Amino acid sequence: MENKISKIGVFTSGGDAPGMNAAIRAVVRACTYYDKTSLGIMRGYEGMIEGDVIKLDARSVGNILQRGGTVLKSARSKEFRTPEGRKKAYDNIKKQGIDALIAIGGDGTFTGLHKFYEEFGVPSICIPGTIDNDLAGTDYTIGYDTATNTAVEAIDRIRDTALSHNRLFFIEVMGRHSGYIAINSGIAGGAAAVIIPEEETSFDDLWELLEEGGKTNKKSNLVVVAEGSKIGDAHALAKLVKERSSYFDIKVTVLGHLQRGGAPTYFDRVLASHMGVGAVEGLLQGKSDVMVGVRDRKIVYNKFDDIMSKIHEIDAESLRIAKILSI
Ligand SMILES: Nc1ncnc2c1ncn2[C@@H]1O[C@H](COP(=O)(O)OP(=O)(O)O)[C@@H](O)[C@H]1O
Ligand SMILES: O=P(O)(O)OC[C@H]1O[C@](O)(COP(=O)(O)O)[C@@H](O)[C@@H]1O
Ligand SMILES: [Mg+2]
Repeated sequence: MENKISKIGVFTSGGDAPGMNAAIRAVVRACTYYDKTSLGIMRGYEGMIEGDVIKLDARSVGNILQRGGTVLKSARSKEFRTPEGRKKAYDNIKKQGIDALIAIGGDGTFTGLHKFYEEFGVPSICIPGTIDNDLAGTDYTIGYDTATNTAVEAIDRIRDTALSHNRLFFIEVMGRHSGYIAINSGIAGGAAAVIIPEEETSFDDLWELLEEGGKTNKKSNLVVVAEGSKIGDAHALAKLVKERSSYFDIKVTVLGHLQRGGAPTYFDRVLASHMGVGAVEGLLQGKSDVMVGVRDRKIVYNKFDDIMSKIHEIDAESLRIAKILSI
C-alpha cells in the first residue's frame, strides 16, 4: 500500500477495556508488516500533551495479547479539552515526526480526536475500545464481551447466595449511559428485571413485577441495574422497595471496576486484532476522521458525524426476550 504516512502514533484513552492490548499489538504489527514506524503515546491525550512517547516494534508488543488493562496506560485529560492543550499536543507530535494517529477509546476519545483533526488536519482513526458498547458504527466495541462475561459470572455467584436466603438482590453493572452490559448479563444471568437507561420504565413497573413474582412463589429475585438507570441506582431502588414493604429481604451489590479488568475473551482478542489491522490499513488507504468498526463480520469505516449523530440502540428483541423469561 503506497502512502505518504510513515510514522503512526498509537494510544489508549478514556476507560480502559480488556482487549486494548490486543489492539495495540495488532496496530504495531500491521505497521511493521507495511514497513511503517509505530510510536506509543503514553496515558492518552495526557502523554500527547507532555510528549511522553515510546518506540514500539513487533517484538515489544509480544506477550500482551492476553492481558487486561493497557500497556500504554490510559487517562481522562482535562487539558486536551482546551485549545491550548491541543496545541501543545500538536507541537509534540510534530516534534516526534508522527504523521498519523490511531486512538483506542470510546466516544469521548473520538470526540477529542475529531476536534484535533479539524484543527490540525493530522490523519486519524479511532478504534472503539470501551466496555460500554455505546458506539454506533460497530456491532461490538472492544472489552464489552469480556466485561459482560465477568458480570454474568458475578451474577451466577450472587444467585447461589440469593436463593439460599430467599433474598432480593439489586446488582449494579457498569454503563454510564448504556444498558448493553445490563441487558445481556441480565438475560444470561436470569434476572427478574433489568433496568436500563434506553427503556422507559418506572419504579411502579418494577414493583408490579416483584409482586407478581411473590404471588407465583418466586423465592429469590435478581434485579440488574445499569449504572445509567434513570429511575435510580441499585441503592436508591433498594431503598424505595424497603420503604414500600418489609416483605423482601434486600441486598445490594455494585460490581464496579472489577468489570473492567481481567484477561480478554477470545472474542475481544479477535475483534481487537481485526480492528487494529483495519485501522492501519484504513490510514494507508487515505481514510481519516473515521472509526473502524465490525458490522456483520466485515470491517467498516464510518465518519465521526455519522457515528455521533446516532445511538447504538439495544435491539427490541433483546428487551422482549428479557421480559418473557423473567416471568
Ligand atoms: N469534547 C471534547 N473535546 C476535547 N477532548 C475531549 C472531549 N471529550 C472527550 N475528550 C477527551 O477524550 C478523553 C476520553 O474521553 P472519556 O469520555 O473520558 O472516555 P471514552 O473515550 O472512553 O468515552 C477525555 O478525557 C478528554 O481528554
Ligand atoms: O473509571 P472511571 O473513570 O470511574 O469511569 C467509570 C466509567 O467508565 C466506564 O467503565 C467505561 O466508559 P468509557 O469507556 O466511556 O470511559 C463506564 O461504564 C463507567 O461509568
Ligand atoms: Mg465513553
